[in-house]
This record gives sequence, C-alpha cells and structure tokens, in this order.
Amino acid sequence: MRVAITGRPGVGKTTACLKIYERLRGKKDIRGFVTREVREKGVRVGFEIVELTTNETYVLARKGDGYPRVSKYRVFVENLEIVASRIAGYANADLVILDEVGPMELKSRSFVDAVERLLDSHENLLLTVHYRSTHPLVLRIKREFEVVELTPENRDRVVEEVLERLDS
Ligand SMILES: Nc1ncnc2c1ncn2[C@@H]1O[C@H](COP(=O)(O)OP(=O)(O)OP(=O)(O)O)[C@@H](O)[C@H]1O
Repeated sequence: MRVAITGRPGVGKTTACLKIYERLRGKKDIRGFVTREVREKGVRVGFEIVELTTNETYVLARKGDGYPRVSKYRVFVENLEIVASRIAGYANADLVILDEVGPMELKSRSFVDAVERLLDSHENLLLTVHYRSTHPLVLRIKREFEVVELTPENRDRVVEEVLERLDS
C-alpha cells in the first residue's frame, strides 16, 4: 500500500495519521513521525517533529532569524539530519508513516535522500505531502502513489479505508 494524503492546511492530515497509528500500534510494527504546531499563548511560534514510537521530539522550525527559511520560520536542518537517520532505520517496519514531506523538511538534503531510499525499498508507506509543492520528490510521490485529497467530508472515511487496505 502506497498512499499519499494531501489537502489544505489544517484539514486534518496529522490527525488522520495519528488515528491510523493509534489503531494499529501493538498489532503491527509502525514507524514514522508526525509534524505538529508549537503554540505559545495561543500563537503559533513554530513546528516540531515527533517520532511515533519513541515520542522523541525535534524542533523543525521557529519564528525568527536565521537560515534556511520558509516564510517567517527558520528551519533547523540539523534536526532534520537526525530525523533522516531515523528514517533510514525504518526499513523493516510493517508500515512507515511520514507526516510530512513538506517545504521545511525538503530543505534538508539528508531528509530528501532518506525518503528517496525509503521509496526505493519499502512497499507499505503512508505519507502526507504538501498541497502545492513542485519539489521533484513530491512530484515523484504524487506520480507513484495513490493520492488522496483529504476534506472535512472524507477524513473519517479515509482513515477507515487505509486501515482496511492494511488488513487485506
Ligand atoms: N476528523 C477530525 N474531526 C474533528 N477535528 C479534526 C479532525 N481532523 C482534524 N481536526 C482538527 O483540525 C485541526 C487541524 O488538524 P491537523 O493538525 O491534523 O491538520 P493538518 O492537515 O495536519 O494541518 P497542517 O496543514 O498544519 O499540517 C486540529 O485542531 C484538529 O483537532
């Protein structure tokens, strides 16, 4: 199964990945990570990456100065190097969930290389990809994967369909 979930910001991609993970953990060996917002006093100040099985958390981006940048955020490529080395260790998992392959993550060559190697070697992958990205890796994923656009109307059904596909 190779599914790429896309959809507008905030539609529920991360939530869908977490629901799938929660339903399968303990039954299958699921590896991967999700990306979530960091808020302070209700205001978004950045993003962090959380590894599913370990809960290890890495700062992906923070508002403020520095390079590389994506809009008003500084991206911590050094943390993406660590995430890339984690991805390299997912080879034997039953399912790998990567949320997300997006513009911030794609600033890291190591991250891109790690995802490419995963695509070359692993059959059961659930990825989320940025809506409008034209990065070659995202274009490859959109070409090779079944792409599902998540909406408020289909987001609960998509979770069930992915779970059914993994059982069969
Ligand atoms: N199925 C759902 N039912 C109810 N609320 C939901 C559902 N899915 C997501 N939400 C809510 O919508 C908000 C955004 O969800 P989420 O972070 O999963 O979206 P996202 O598509 O991953 O966002 P981003 O584009 O920032 O990655 C959250 O507050 C979440 O609780």
